[in-house]
Amino acid sequence: MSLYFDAVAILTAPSSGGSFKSRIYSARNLRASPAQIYALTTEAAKWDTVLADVIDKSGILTLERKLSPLLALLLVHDHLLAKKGIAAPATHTLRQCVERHKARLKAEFTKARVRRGCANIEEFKRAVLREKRAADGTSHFVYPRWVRVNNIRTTLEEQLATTFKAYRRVEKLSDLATEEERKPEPRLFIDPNIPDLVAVPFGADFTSSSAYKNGEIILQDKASCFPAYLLLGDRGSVDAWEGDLVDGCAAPGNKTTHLASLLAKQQKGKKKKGGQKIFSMDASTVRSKTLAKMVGLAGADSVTVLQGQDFLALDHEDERFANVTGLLLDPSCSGSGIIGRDEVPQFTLPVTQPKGPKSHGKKRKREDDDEGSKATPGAPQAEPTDENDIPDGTIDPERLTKLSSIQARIVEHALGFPNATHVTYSTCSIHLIENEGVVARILGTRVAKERGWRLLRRDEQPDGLRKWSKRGVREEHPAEGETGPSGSVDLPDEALEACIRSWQGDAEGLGGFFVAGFVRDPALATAPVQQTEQNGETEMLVEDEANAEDDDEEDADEEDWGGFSD
Ligand SMILES: C[S@@+](CC[C@H](N)C(=O)[O-])C[C@H]1O[C@@H](n2cnc3c(N)ncnc32)[C@H](O)[C@@H]1O
Repeated sequence: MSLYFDAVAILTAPSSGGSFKSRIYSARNLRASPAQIYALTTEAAKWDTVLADVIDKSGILTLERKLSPLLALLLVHDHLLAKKGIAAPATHTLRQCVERHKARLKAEFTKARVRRGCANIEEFKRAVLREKRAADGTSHFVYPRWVRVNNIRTTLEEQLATTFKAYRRVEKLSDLATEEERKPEPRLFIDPNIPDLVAVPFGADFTSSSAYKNGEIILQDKASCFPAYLLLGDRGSVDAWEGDLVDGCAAPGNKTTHLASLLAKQQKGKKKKGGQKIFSMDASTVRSKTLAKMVGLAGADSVTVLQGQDFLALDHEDERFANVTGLLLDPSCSGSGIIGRDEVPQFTLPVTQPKGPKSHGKKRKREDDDEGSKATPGAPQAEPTDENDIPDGTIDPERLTKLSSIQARIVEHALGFPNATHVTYSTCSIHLIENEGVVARILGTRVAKERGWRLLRRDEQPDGLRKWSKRGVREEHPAEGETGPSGSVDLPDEALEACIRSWQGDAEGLGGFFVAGFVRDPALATAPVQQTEQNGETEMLVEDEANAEDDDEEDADEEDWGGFSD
């Protein structure tokens, strides 16, 4: 019976950040298995409208004082739909509370199915799903499951012939629909923008496949693949990337492992391997453990994980970074672009109120699992949504301003590495102040001007991203009748064209995301520079090091601001 109490506790606990799955797996004090709780809550959520109706019509809440609406819904779900029924001894009081009414419940459930013209439970499930998507206005959205093929361990061709063997290729993302609607024929879409990325219907589950467990495939949203691809581009063995890389805000490790995969692909067929290193770090020691685990799983031997390392504390003069030419910065942000597919399921509950006090209410203390590791048994990789916090829906302008200051400071620090030539900055926020606003701020800094940093123009971007049409915006205003941040940036059209965006709720199947690339152009440098030979390429060294940053006089307590990473 602990399963149902645990499920109620998880569903009613205040948000502690992270995906729903990771919250269950990192919660302490649960007696049931996390996998069972996750399965029960997500399955019951698919049937909530029907079950609420069945419970109301059967009148059990007015007869059984021990049941709360949510507890009743979960129990009735298992009673009617789980193969083994309610997971409790036949003598358990709560099981009896439900089973006493089995004839009534069954009759109401059958009526609900027949009313929809469905011959069996599978048809019924699909009909309910369609109803729910129509009701919440998401029937025209396609949020697929994005799967990136890891070139260190395998190739796209290999995966198409094995993991995705049973899948039929479709030419349009909208032809995927959801796994529930498409059963038994799985479909697959090969992404035209990001190499080695495929989309499958969202319900598809790879967690028990050997490809997933061996790190051959990585579940990573498409937009999250933009930064590494923007940084390393379409190079091949002839013009492979030269120099080392830094991922400054790396946990749980999706972009780091993507960088490693792209490097590995470029090295294939190259006689003399480059031996480049990727320094990957995260200020959070707990999240760094997930990062290290993901790097190991992906077989990314080129990666050195610096656990608990604050990127801002890296010394530009440290010899380890002397050969760093590219940096990827994906700092903590408001997470306002996250679509929250894996957020706590919202249940439509029975409207009948139970009579009298409930006795099931074992109040559980919510664990403070803010920093809980997401790498738990049964969940070998991070979920795409673990990259950032699930936003709580509130937009605090002061928070956004603080975040954007730290984001700008992090990018500014990246521009100061002596041999850096390429930098990317990304967020999963939709707000101007964290995106184009940070870009405008960066371009105005002393280090950017002295070293000749400019935006990587659209025509210089890798093929797949050049084709991507969603670009930077100049203004942000809340929609009519809504509140939210507003503002504008003073950037020329070419700069906005250089910025890459994605938005929730359109036909692309992505969340809100932003990325911009910076490139160092010696012709634009305003400071006296020394020319030096590095890796056969001419590099610049600015005499005056970048510590004289514009933000020196910033509020000291911003140093401590940790953002919203989970
Ligand atoms: C959006 S998440 C990164 C997601 C990651 N890039 C990925 O693709 O899996 C932001 C991360 O930045 C880390 N972070 C924030 N400020 C940092 C800093 N100054 N130095 C290093 N890491 C930092 C947070 O701990 C958090 O894990």
